[in-house]
Amino acid sequence: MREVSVSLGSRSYPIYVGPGILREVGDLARRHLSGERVLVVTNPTVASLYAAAVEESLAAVGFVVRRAEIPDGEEYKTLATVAALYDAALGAELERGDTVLALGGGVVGDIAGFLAATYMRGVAFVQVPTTLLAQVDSSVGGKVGVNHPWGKNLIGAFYQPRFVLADVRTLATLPLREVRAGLAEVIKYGVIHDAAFFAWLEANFEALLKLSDAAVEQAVATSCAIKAAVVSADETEKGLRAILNFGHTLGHALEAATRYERFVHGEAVAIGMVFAARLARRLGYFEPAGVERIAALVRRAGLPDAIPPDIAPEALLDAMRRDKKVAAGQLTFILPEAIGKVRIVRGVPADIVRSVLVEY
Ligand SMILES: NC(=O)c1ccc[n+]([C@@H]2O[C@H](COP(=O)([O-])OP(=O)(O)OC[C@H]3O[C@@H](n4cnc5c(N)ncnc54)[C@H](O)[C@@H]3O)[C@@H](O)[C@H]2O)c1
Ligand SMILES: O=C(O)C(=O)C[C@@H](O)[C@H](O)[C@H](O)COP(=O)(O)O
Ligand SMILES: [Zn+2]
Repeated sequence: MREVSVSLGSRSYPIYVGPGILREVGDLARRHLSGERVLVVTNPTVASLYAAAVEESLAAVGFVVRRAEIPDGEEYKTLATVAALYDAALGAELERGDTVLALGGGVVGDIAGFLAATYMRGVAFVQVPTTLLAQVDSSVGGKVGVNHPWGKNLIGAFYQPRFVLADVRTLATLPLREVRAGLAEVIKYGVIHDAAFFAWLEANFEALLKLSDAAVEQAVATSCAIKAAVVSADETEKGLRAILNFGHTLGHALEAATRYERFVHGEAVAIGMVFAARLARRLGYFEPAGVERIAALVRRAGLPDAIPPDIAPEALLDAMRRDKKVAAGQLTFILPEAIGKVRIVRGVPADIVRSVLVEY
């Protein structure tokens, strides 16, 4: 089992990564938590596969375990779902010293984290991510929250877990589409921070797609280490942390403009990364060969690399104007200068964005 640390003073926490470690959750919870009760928040898909293992492990070390299931899907990442969870937490007699444990993908993690951040003004939180995307990204760093009809993740908080446990063997049951979606965020880390990791991905992509234990463990641990370093330096996105949003200015707009029905998050981010690379080239920051390396890896992952022609550029520009990175009405993009290095560019003119959208 590998261990990666997020360093935030008294709120520092470990990320445990390895194959077959799911049943260690009880012992780790005993080490990191006080309190008597754990509310496991999950959905029916994940519950049928992994809830028994997690709950038995927690019960074996003396926790009183209750489960709350939410419907499966990004369209349920809403305040209404959180409201139902408040009822479930109260019904389970969860107290201030108790714990909310998220078991599932990023949707479950973001919602359960928001419950943990707000129920009784905050209870302990644990992340047990079961999608590749959640293991490499959403379970780490403390962004929790829900969507608003006007846009992605517009309601939320920064609220860190006590620990993260990523059992890479849980990915064996993941639909291929979700494996591919998770690879988008993995590719992101190579572009924003680590040229050697990007080259490693180029060399090991087939093993990753086949979910070989060694390749997945390496990809998850490296991704978590990069995210942990960024979050440790800038927890609340005053500056540097925005680099983790590479591909998301357009990605989130694509998700919202299509009402979360057409793309899963990683697919939208994949299109957004190739778009940002093209925008960087247009603005003179980035070499054409770099754009092609990113697009090639996106295609090898089986992810989309272009905006479907029926989605109007104006609809995307409207959605991008509600991006949380907008400042004084100006669009912000994370743009690559080289593989492994990005810059945060505020005030990209809308007419240039529009023209790259049209061409793309
Ligand atoms: N908080 C953050 O920092 C952060 C980072 C990235 C993404 N996100 C958010 O995460 C969400 C996307 O997360 P996601 O890609 O994990 O999607 P998801 O949570 O919708 O999970 C994808 C699908 O896989 C199923 N599933 C989960 N684990 C499984 C398993 N082991 N076997 C079989 N099926 C399984 C789920 O039930 C779901 O149907 C988006 O809402 C996105 O905004 C948040
Ligand atoms: O952790 C971060 O910071 C990220 O930007 C990670 C993203 O992959 C993730 O999708 C995040 O939820 C986006 O954050 P948002 O602030 O743009 O909603
Ligand atoms: Zn993301």
